[in-house]
Amino acid sequence: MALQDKDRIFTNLYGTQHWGLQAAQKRGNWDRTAEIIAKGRDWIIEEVKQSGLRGRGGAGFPTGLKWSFMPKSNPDGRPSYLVVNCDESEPGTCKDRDIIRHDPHTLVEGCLMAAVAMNASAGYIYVRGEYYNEHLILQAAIEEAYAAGLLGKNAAGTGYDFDLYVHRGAGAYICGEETALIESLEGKKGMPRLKPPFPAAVGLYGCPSTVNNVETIAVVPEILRRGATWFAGFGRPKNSGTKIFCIQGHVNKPCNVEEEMSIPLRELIERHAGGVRGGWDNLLCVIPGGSSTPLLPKHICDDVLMDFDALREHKSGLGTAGVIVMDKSTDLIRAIARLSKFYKHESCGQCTPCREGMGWVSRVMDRMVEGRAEIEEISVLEDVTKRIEGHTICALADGGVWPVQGLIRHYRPMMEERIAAYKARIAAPMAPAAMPMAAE
Ligand SMILES: NC(=O)c1ccc[n+]([C@@H]2O[C@H](COP(=O)([O-])OP(=O)(O)OC[C@H]3O[C@@H](n4cnc5c(N)ncnc54)[C@H](O)[C@@H]3O)[C@@H](O)[C@H]2O)c1
Ligand SMILES: Cc1cc2nc3c(=O)[nH]c(=O)nc-3n(C[C@H](O)[C@H](O)[C@H](O)COP(=O)(O)O)c2cc1C
Ligand code: SF4
Repeated sequence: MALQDKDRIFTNLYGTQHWGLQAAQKRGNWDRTAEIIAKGRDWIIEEVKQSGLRGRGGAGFPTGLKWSFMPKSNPDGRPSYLVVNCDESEPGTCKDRDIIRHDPHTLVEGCLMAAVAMNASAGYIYVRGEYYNEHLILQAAIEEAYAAGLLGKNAAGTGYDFDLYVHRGAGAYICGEETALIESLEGKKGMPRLKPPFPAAVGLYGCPSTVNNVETIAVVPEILRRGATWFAGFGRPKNSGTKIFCIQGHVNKPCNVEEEMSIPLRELIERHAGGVRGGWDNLLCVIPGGSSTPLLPKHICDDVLMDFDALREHKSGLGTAGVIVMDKSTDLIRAIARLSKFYKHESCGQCTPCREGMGWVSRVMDRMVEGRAEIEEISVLEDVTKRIEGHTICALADGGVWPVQGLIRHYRPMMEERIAAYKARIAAPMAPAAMPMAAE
């Protein structure tokens, strides 16, 4: 059964109503905020833990657990910070954009509640540079909240002081990685740090910090208002809640939609995106969780569920829930080669396996597109991706090689055929019409 309207958290995802404070309050935002916050930090963290909420930025780390790593007090004088990741740049993903564009108060209220839970005196929302219009709306929503006494001193009448700032990125994919984001916020080049230490120990300006995705924070007020059990009632155990899916590619009606976690992929596409162009049988494969996640061929898509654990069982992942649908007209090798180029381009260059490896992978993939390779090179390519995976400072390189691994895992025969066809073409005698004219 599809998620019912009464259970939607993002009731203005399509911008049918105004994003501003008055309209947001009519939709239920900022309702009983002080009463909820009065229940205290431990209650908030426990409730978020019980809800089963896992990070919506891609990695799916349990949110309540992450908040519990933050110090309860700051005896050494270091303040704690909340950092919200709105750098959203994963190809196939545009959900955070729509939250700040149409429903920014879900995020602003969530920031206050999260800040109380982690004892943060200030929050920074790092917005992807390309989201120019959206950052203006978010900034205006924050200003409205200040004017209404919902932020700043004694925010929302809670007795808690909390300031919230917007910071714009400058167009680098890597700045979405949480430690690169922190570096960039500090005014430095966006280059990832080694973890551990995790940000809760050493984060922004060396202070305890937690970085969370926009959607993760924006769902918190509704969880606290309606209760952990309500949220945990959607989806499968350990994969609970509602989730925004971004469905695009070869579908009849691309869209963003909030649905129940663990919905079957086929139902998601057919119910909300008008089905695959040319019908379900015209499906070739789907990238289920943004460009970093390995593709799934049609026979897996037939009945796979859209959640963290189900997709992991198939050696892929829910990631950002950016669902990229490809029908049989797709040159799949070319599509994956394009992704390799993207990751090569976005590498920050710190780690040799990523800097050099992704360049090598991208060049080999370009040859694979033409079939200008030896069949044995497919195994060499696979081997190199495995040597890159897990051997770098951050997960950009993993995300760069996983699509290639998925291609080889499921479509090796397609790559072999492409190579064989190329060899046949260059071995064939030239047709008379194509022969150079003999000198007269
Ligand atoms: N939203 C986007 O636009 C976008 C873009 C690229 C990649 N991604 C996603 O990013 C994901 C990878 O993110 P990552 O490298 O941050 O993953 P990660 O597993 O290193 O961390 C996930 C979160 O959990 C925390 N964490 C993990 N282990 C911890 C521990 N032992 N103690 C304390 N905190 C801990 C981290 O600090 C982080 O906040 C990929 O799965 C991909 O889907 C998203
Ligand atoms: C290369 C790279 C880019 C990332 N970009 C984003 C991003 O744009 N937005 C995001 O929320 N998380 C992004 N992440 C994941 C963050 O590092 C981090 O896991 C996330 O912000 C934590 O929030 P969550 O627990 O609420 O998901 C990225 C990770 C990597 C490796
Ligand atoms: S894996 Fe790539 S992007 Fe990440 S730190 Fe290393 S070089 Fe930079």
